[in-house]
Amino acid sequence: MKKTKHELFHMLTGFAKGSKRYFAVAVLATALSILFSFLMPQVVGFTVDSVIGTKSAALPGFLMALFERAGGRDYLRANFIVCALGVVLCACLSGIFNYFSRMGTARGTEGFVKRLRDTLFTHTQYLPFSWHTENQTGDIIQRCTYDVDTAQRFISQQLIEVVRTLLLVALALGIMFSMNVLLAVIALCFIPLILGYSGFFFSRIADKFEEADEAEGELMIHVQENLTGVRVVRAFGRERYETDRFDEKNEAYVGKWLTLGKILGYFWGIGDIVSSGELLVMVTVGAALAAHGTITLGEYLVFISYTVTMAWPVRQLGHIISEMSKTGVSLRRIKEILDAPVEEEEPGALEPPLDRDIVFDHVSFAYGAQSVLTDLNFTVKKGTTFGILGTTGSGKSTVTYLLNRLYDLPEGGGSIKIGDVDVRKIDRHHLRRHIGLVLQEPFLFSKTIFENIDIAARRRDLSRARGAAAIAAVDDSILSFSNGYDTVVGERGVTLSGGQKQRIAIARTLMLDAPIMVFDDSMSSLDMETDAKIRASLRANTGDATVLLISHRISTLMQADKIMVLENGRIAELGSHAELLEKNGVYKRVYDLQSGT
Ligand SMILES: Nc1ncnc2c1ncn2[C@@H]1O[C@H](COP(=O)(O)OP(=O)(O)OP(=O)(O)O)[C@@H](O)[C@H]1O
Repeated sequence: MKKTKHELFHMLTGFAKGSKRYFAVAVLATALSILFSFLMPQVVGFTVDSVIGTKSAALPGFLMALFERAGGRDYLRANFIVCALGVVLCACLSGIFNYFSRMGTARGTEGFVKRLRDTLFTHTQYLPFSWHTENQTGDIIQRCTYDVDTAQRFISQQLIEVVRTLLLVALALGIMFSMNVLLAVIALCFIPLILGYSGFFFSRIADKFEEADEAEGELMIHVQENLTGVRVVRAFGRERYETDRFDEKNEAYVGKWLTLGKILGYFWGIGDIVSSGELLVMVTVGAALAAHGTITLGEYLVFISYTVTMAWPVRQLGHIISEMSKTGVSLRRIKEILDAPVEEEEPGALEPPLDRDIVFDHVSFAYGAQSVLTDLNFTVKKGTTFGILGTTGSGKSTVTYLLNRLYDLPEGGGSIKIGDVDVRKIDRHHLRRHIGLVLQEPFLFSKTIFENIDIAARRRDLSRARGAAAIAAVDDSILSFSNGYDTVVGERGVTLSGGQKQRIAIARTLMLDAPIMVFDDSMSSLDMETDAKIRASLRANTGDATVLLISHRISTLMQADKIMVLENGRIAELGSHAELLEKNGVYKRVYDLQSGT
């Protein structure tokens, strides 16, 4: 959905609100810094006209009194250092206020960015699972990092630079008009010319910047893929091929920047000529006016100084304005995340006990237009083990997603009840806290093994963690690492095998002591013997829990109280291992295939 500029501005000011006072300090300090920097040429002008020259001094009241008391022109003529010190004092004050301006901006921006990042991260934590599957992780990360950085740059550099330039131009022109209208008008005429030239130029080459960014992105993706897929690269001896491809992309990237460099060279070159044109006119007209005595020599110097001071910021302003379109894109991408609706708890959501029968009643479900489950009817008796067997893509995982409300059943899609309560009426957190789920692809965080096991239950109890790990047949493996349970998992820690990861994930779920436990193909990486060992200890230790066991392997499921065979989202067969063998259908065929009979 397109976001209007007003909405984006509203979002920006919303996050900036908490930093108002810092930004106010920044603006005030910027104005004072400019003011003192503009006083420097005035001091020089005064020195030329009223100290070296003979023009009578025209100073503000208190300075005039100071000037008289110090001995007037004669004193300053004998002590030119005082005039020089005046210039230095203005420069110092300008520098000090510049420091406060930068500090205010930095503080304000950091607060703004922190609030933005916190809100974005928290928001993504509460977005529905479906949102995460529909959006690419890389894209979400880019929005939360690169786009946030762009917003940060906008506030910390561009916005303050715009304010600074506007203040600077307004003050310079104000002073110039009070001194000589003709010269002020000439300076004023050049501003839209320089600004327009710069803005037009940068908006025309925006796509070149985008191409260079894309080329850089491709280079990064290539590097990232090669680093994460280093095993495949080595195993298939693709080093040479990958190096050549990298070289091609690198060359393309360098080529884009060379083209950009050339175009930018033209821009700065022509920009210099336009700026010198302004200076040429100002110097000529100013000199003529000074020669005719319309302005003094000091005033002439002041005009030239202000013209030079204004030239660079005005040129930059054109660049900044064209850059702002990039910021608009980033803000829009951030807002799209923030506008995505989070999983809201319905008022009056229930928190019933979940150690009850689970009933799937005419359940049908589709992902968009793709129908996945059709008219599923089955009951899982409390405290029993229920096996689900099915080919890849038959909808086994979807059954578990619906049970713990990662996806909600639509109206007319039947119902899932736990002890007579529709899961859609149960508080999501309550439901997920009491359904221990071990996913097909276990994910471990870059933390210690103990923290990974304890992450869901948060019992802070090593002996409980060891007990769970023992049931999952991984305690011995963990102790064999030099740091035992304190071993860090992941890129900077130990590399675990697929089976070790699965067993640690099982231990993590066991720590929950949940009344319902779901093992979604979570023993697929284990050898038959370890699989059997874990199932036996699970049977002995899961007490009254209701267990849903999903697998492609009949040996994993055969001891379940009931087994459901799914085929293309429909129930093909349902019964105990013995009953299903008796039926001599799909289950029996798979059994024969897997047992090699
Ligand atoms: N989030 C999703 N969005 C769209 N389609 C999906 C989504 N998740 C799964 N599917 C599709 O739904 C079908 C069933 O997927 P599901 O993961 O439930 O099957 P499965 O039986 O668990 O398969 P496997 O044994 O390979 O894990 C598949 O065709 C899959 O492509």
